[in-house]
Amino acid sequence: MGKDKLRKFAEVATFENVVQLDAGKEYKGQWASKFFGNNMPVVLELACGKGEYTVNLAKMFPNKNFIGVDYKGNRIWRGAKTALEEGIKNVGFLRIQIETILEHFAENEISEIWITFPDPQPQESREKKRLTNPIFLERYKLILNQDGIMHLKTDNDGFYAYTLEQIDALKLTKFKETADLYKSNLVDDVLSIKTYYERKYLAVDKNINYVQWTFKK
Ligand SMILES: C[S@@+](CC[C@H](N)C(=O)[O-])C[C@H]1O[C@@H](n2cnc3c(N)ncnc32)[C@H](O)[C@@H]1O
Repeated sequence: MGKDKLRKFAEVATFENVVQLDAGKEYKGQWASKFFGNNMPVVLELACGKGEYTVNLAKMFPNKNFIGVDYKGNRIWRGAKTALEEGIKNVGFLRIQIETILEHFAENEISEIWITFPDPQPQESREKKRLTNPIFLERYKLILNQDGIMHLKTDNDGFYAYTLEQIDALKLTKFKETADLYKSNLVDDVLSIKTYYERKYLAVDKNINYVQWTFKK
């Protein structure tokens, strides 16, 4: 690991807005009250990387709590540091494997989940790693509350098609969908937030896919 990565890994461990691995389990069912010290809704950004959605949504919606989830501490470092420097209190980061999400969040604890530019894992043998496979969807359904909403933003057309197949197979309700967000009429301040990876794809004119759905029948 490079020096800079090591430094960020060490520093992130000292940040009060970052919780790592098993330490996150003590907040299960109590993220709002115990971690944030309030009773506001909790929104997750999965595969958050540097946490652009987490930080920017937190600024836009001070009446909600936002938790960025990723296992790469050096990436989380960026968003966590910005939140600390700017004094944004409704931001937290959880460094875990998303596979363990049910160990960290209780049933109905979450109001919205964003998945931002997840690794597409195109090989068939890697389907189990895709963050919208049926097993992950079942977990998200459990932790989302009754009116819970899912959002996916991805550059990867194959991953997008795969996700739509899963949504359709489960007969879930889609609220919004577009294979070319910035040419659609869906763009607003929230959907215009751009992540680190998104900027790279936009720089080479890649279309951005977006779908919003619910598990509520
Ligand atoms: C392509 S990056 C996208 C990062 C960020 N959302 C963006 O758009 O800039 C995918 C991220 O997902 C994280 N990731 C992938 N699989 C994961 C898993 N199972 N658990 C936790 N994080 C995961 C990686 O560490 C990486 O930061």
